[in-house]
Amino acid sequence: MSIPNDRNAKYKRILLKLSGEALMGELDFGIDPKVLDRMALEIGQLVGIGVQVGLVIGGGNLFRGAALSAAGMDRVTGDHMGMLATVMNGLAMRDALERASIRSRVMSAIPMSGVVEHYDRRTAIRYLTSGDVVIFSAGTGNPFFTTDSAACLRGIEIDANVVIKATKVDGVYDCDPVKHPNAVKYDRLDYDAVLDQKLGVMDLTAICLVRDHDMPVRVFDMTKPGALLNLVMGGKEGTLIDRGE
Ligand SMILES: Nc1ncnc2c1ncn2[C@@H]1O[C@H](COP(=O)(O)OP(=O)(O)OP(=O)(O)O)[C@@H](O)[C@H]1O
Ligand SMILES: O=c1ccn([C@@H]2O[C@H](COP(=O)(O)O)[C@@H](O)[C@H]2O)c(=O)[nH]1
Repeated sequence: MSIPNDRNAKYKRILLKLSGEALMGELDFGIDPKVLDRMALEIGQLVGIGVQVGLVIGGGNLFRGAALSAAGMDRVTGDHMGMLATVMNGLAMRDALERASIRSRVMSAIPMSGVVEHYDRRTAIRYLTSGDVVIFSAGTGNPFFTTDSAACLRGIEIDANVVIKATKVDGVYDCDPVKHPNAVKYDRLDYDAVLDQKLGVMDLTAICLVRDHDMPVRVFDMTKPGALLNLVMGGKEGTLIDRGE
């Protein structure tokens, strides 16, 4: 059964990428249940108006391969730990969604029988079409990538209308706004400008992928209540990255 899409929603199907680090809230490590519950409710609002939601959650609140490698661990082992961290975040998000009565599925790029389903594109699209939120976990399944690349890859595969990156800053700036308080925010950028200026809000592999497949990306502040719904209704939250005019 397919669900009706609200006439006023700008997008029918989205790929939402949530920063793992932002899930920590005020904590130093792990998941703040309050952040998780708030995100679950905001996602539920989208499902309620008939928007199909695919989710990719980062793992930076638990493990990142590059940081583990800098501390002396083998990089590939560290990346495997990072990907497993995204499965843990996915399970926590499914739990929060289900507590809010929002149907959801976790699929993993790495087979994990008995815990989550193995990723299969056609099955994922069937779930989305029937209104289930699909959480794509374990990144791309390969080391040396990030969940930004996984989000763009899955967004392209499921034929999403847009990849939405929910993060701790309210858009893309000319330099990192956390380190440079005078950084200037862009409302809109084309792919090549992000690549040429090496703007660090998303890794460059991910930007190349969306550029090659003409997939628009919107970066917005996930700590701003109501911003996600506003954006999906066509509001101008954050920064739009696309092929330009
Ligand atoms: N030019 C820029 N514009 C905006 N943010 C930037 C820029 N350069 C670097 N950043 C930084 O990028 C960060 C966004 O990435 P985010 O924290 O979402 O990380 P991630 O690695 O994608 O997610 P995760 O926490 O899941 O690993 C911002 O917090 C910001 O400090
Ligand atoms: O395709 C992928 C995606 C992720 N990883 C590893 O997981 C961590 C966490 O992801 P973030 O995007 O940094 O939140 C990442 O640092 C990698 O170590 C991966 O190997 N492959």
